[in-house]
Amino acid sequence: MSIGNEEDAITVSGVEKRFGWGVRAFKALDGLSLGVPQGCVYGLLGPNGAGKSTLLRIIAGLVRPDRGSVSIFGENAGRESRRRLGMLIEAPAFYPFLTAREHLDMFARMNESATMVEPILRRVGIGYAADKKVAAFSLGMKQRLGIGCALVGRPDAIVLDEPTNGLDPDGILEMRSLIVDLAQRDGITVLLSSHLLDEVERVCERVAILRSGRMAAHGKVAGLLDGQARFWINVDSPQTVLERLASRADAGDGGVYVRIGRDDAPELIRALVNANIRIFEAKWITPDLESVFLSETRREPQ
Ligand SMILES: Nc1ncnc2c1ncn2[C@@H]1O[C@H](COP(=O)(O)OP(=O)(O)OP(=O)(O)O)[C@@H](O)[C@H]1O
Repeated sequence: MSIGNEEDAITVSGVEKRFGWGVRAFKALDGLSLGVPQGCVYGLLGPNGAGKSTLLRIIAGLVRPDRGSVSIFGENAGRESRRRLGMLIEAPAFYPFLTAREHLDMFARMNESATMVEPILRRVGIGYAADKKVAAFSLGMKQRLGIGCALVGRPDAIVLDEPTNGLDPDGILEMRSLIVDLAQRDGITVLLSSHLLDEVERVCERVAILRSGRMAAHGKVAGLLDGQARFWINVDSPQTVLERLASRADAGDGGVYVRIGRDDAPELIRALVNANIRIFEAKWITPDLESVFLSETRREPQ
């Protein structure tokens, strides 16, 4: 399956990864393919153990896949192409007695980068704490510093594993605006994993839902939600409608849910009115990402 194209910042093609050997071998990723378009905020979702972190580690070059390939801005993933990636993969480990500025200076030296750290400190919103020791930082400040470290090499894309993990609601809000800003203001592509579905729904333009190392669903968030939208009608004689529409309709929530495409709704309403059925209410009910996630991750594997 090929999903990526030339416009992608990151393309993953048929990646497989097993852990362990023989009968105890376990496939964490099972032929996974996806493409992260440039400039997009792309969310990776999936239940525990679905393979999200393994995939991000493979993209970051921390784990080697058994099969398949990764490319970054059209180049095979390697030392050179990964220079265009910033990463916050594991919980960032900082030296408690170094300041934020000293950490960024150290990262810049390690990266052989001449990046000025001052703008980065301001960019991630910890300019006011630049000379504070990290020991005194809150988790949110550490996450911001972690993103600052990822920005040192002036990346075109960043990969963030659970960037809102452990943050309080204010910290989540701040992280959300930082991520959106990085994409919209700086044009940086963001690939992130998260367990917070409403967060992903707000921040990400596209998502991939993984299940047992495979792709369960992917696409634009709006499209995924719309694809599972259901048409609901409240009528005077639901039984007549259920009989008329047979396998296309189910009773629910005091009315009838009908499986039709958006374009077919006017025709359905016309047909029901012509059949002397009185319609009190008719509306499209769009699920939230949580409902899509649950239906895609609970479905029997094909
Ligand atoms: N180094 C490893 N050795 C053995 N098994 C591993 C290793 N890394 C991951 N796994 C297994 O691979 C599977 C996928 O793990 P992974 O951490 O990628 O999932 P995840 O989707 O990130 O889960 P979570 O949401 O819990 O972080 C899990 O069953 C995990 O136990």
